[in-house]
Amino acid sequence: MNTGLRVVATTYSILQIRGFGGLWNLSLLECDLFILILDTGLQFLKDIPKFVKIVEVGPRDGLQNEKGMVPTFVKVELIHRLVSSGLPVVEATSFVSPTRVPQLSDAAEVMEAVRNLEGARLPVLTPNLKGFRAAVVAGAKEVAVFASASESFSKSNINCSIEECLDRYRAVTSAAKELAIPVRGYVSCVVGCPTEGSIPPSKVAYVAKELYEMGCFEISLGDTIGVATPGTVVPMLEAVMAVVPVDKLAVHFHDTYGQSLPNILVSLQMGISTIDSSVAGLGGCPYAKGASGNVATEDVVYMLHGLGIKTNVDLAKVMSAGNFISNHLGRPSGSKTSIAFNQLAADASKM
Ligand SMILES: CC(C)(COP(=O)([O-])OP(=O)([O-])OC[C@H]1O[C@@H](n2cnc3c(N)ncnc32)[C@H](O)[C@@H]1OP(=O)([O-])[O-])[C@@H](O)C(=O)NCCC(=O)NCCSC(=O)C[C@@](C)(O)CC(=O)[O-]
Repeated sequence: MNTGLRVVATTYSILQIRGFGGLWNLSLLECDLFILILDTGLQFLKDIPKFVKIVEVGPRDGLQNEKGMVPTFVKVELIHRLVSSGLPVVEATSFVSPTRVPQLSDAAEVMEAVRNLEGARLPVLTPNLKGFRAAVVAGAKEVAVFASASESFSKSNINCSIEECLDRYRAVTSAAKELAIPVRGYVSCVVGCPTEGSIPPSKVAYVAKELYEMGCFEISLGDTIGVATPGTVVPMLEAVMAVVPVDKLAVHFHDTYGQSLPNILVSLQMGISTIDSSVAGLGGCPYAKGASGNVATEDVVYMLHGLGIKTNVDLAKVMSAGNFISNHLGRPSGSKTSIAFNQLAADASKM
């Protein structure tokens, strides 16, 4: 494509470009991306969404697998920081059995502390009516139910078959409807299961359709053990998009094999505009052996902004939230973007 762009001058860090009726000063990074998008990328990127909603799952999916108990006040502070970064949805905690997920046994205290926080929706996981009722009492205004496309994962995660869990969730969605509480639906193991191996796209489509038809406003497709590649994501999304509208779908990738960003890119190209991610790449499921953290929110925001996609999220503030929780956990952030910026800042402070 001939854009008519001309490089006018360069300095160490700024490139001056004439084109589109003006003279533009771009940092080298902006320039690289700008030229990539304009000159080579347009044909591949022209249909990607202009705005992406990021669903932050760090306080729930991120922390649920942490061995050491994270104090309630740290969880509450993390939620505050994430909300103040502009994230529109921050999944706060889970109302599940405390013996199954001890880390989130303070769900009611966390919810009570953040229930009046403004600026973001704060959904919580509820595996049954008991959890739903407890969540409502604690002040939850949105909940999520979680099913699986794998029979064995359903059994190990929530101790029932896929059909039994769909029945439970019909009870939850109908109770939620009476209270006008929106319900999100998850489908786990959308590509692979720790015990069953590959999962056929038709099974994922079946569970997604059932959740959608019972009233879930959005279906999040979870690659629970992080085995997906763009090669397996495309047929899975094609099958699901045949039965659930694409604007009602979200993708939820764990980064076990480092495939999350390419998987997200291909999902964007297929029209997905809601992405789940976890600050500092925290995460893992206690019932999915080998599952690593979710894709890091910082890395997703960096990529989306680089693609020119709006998120309304302040990257610096998310990185600060990521540093806060990583410092608390006593280990480096799982976000490459955060590590790179922290290194730049450390180098700059030595100069
Ligand atoms: C589903 C159950 C509750 C079934 O629990 P169960 O083991 O079948 O037993 P039950 O229903 O007979 O209940 C056993 C005990 O739990 C209590 N109980 C029952 N329900 C609740 C509740 N809601 N909240 C608090 N307590 C509850 C119940 O009252 C009883 O207490 P007891 O009489 O022994 O004192 C259990 O298996 C459970 O809590 N599982 C949750 C597992 C979990 O949280 N997994 C991680 C989240 S899923 C995930 O991470 C994947 C996702 C969403 O991120 C997407 C992806 O990456 O794929």
